[in-house]
Amino acid sequence: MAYEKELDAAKKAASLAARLCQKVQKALLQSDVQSKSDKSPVTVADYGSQAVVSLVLERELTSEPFSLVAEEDSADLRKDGSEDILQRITKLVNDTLATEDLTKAIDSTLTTDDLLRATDCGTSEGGPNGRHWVLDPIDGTKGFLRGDQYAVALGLLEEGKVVLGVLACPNLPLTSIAGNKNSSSSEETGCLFYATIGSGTYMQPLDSKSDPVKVHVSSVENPEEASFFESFEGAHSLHDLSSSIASKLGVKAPPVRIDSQAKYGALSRGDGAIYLRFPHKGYREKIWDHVAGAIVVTEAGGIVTDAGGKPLDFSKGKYLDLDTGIIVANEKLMPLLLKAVRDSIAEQEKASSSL
Ligand SMILES: Nc1ncnc2c1ncn2[C@@H]1O[C@H](COP(=O)(O)O)[C@@H](OP(=O)(O)O)[C@H]1O
Ligand SMILES: [Mg+2]
Ligand SMILES: [Mg+2]
Ligand SMILES: [Mg+2]
Repeated sequence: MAYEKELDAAKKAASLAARLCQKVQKALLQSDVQSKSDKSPVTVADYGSQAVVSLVLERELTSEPFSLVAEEDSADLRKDGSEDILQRITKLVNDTLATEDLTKAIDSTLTTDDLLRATDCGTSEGGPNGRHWVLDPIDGTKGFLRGDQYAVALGLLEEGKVVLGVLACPNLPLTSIAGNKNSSSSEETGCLFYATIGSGTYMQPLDSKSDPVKVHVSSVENPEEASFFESFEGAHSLHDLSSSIASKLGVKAPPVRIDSQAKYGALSRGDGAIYLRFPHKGYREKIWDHVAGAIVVTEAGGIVTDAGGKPLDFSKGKYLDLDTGIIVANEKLMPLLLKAVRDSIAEQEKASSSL
């Protein structure tokens, strides 16, 4: 199979990073949370996860030139007053790597300088040429802080196209979340979704060696029977617009609101049939929020486009250049969805121009 070595490395990296996140989420302290310059939250686990993935990829794929486009960087960790937090992250990463006996291979225990260096491996800009790993070390940090859904999302771009994606979703139930969104019941949770180009999408439990199962998007053809996913956070997506689209389509079920690319994972196994994402005006989508999720859904038979029906173009660097919004559905529902999206956006524009 193509990309076998890369897939093994990516699964190992994302699973180990997820283990670090689980540990932090269990014992989350307010002092572990900082605010970035754009006011979004970042935790010791975001940094720790990024360092773990970067170190594991570097170790497992020694023969490859290594370029990583990742969400976090070390600027805030280098500021005066950050020494304690940097020590904590370094210990977390060392403890996590030690569980896999990777520390020996990674040249004994990491220092805080090693940690900073590993974090900054992720400063590549991506683009249309060559290979770039794309990482969101915790996607859905707000969900992570609430104790809800989040994902470690790792993808690989080759000449601007996504060829591999892994999503580790520690809080996602192994069985369908349909009608059971952030499930905090005793149900078993922790899913690892993965896909390589042309080979389908698979899911396996995050923390066990049980066999992977091949997954497929929902085959629902009648929108009345479809359910749709959207961001939990109203600040990330226009809930009013999705509600207007859903009612045009005749969707009966209420929206399923969950954080992170866990939505793409859940869609790839048919928990819901549609994903609607319409950021507020002026927001620019970053590639790490969609690379892994997009291939996980497309290899499971789904379609991911912008609101105008164009495929997402991951070759433009860190940002996605797109017409309003991102939508996902199966092949049968997509034409109806595109029409409902077009009509709802036109109505919204008409209403706002008449104000
Ligand atoms: N105003 C905004 N509009 C749309 N997306 C936003 C946003 N502010 C942050 N985001 C992105 O939304 C992601 C979470 O998506 P979701 O709403 O599906 O959980 C965040 O990822 P991080 O949590 O990795 O920062 C962040 O990149
Ligand atoms: Mg963030
Ligand atoms: Mg993200
Ligand atoms: Mg993130």
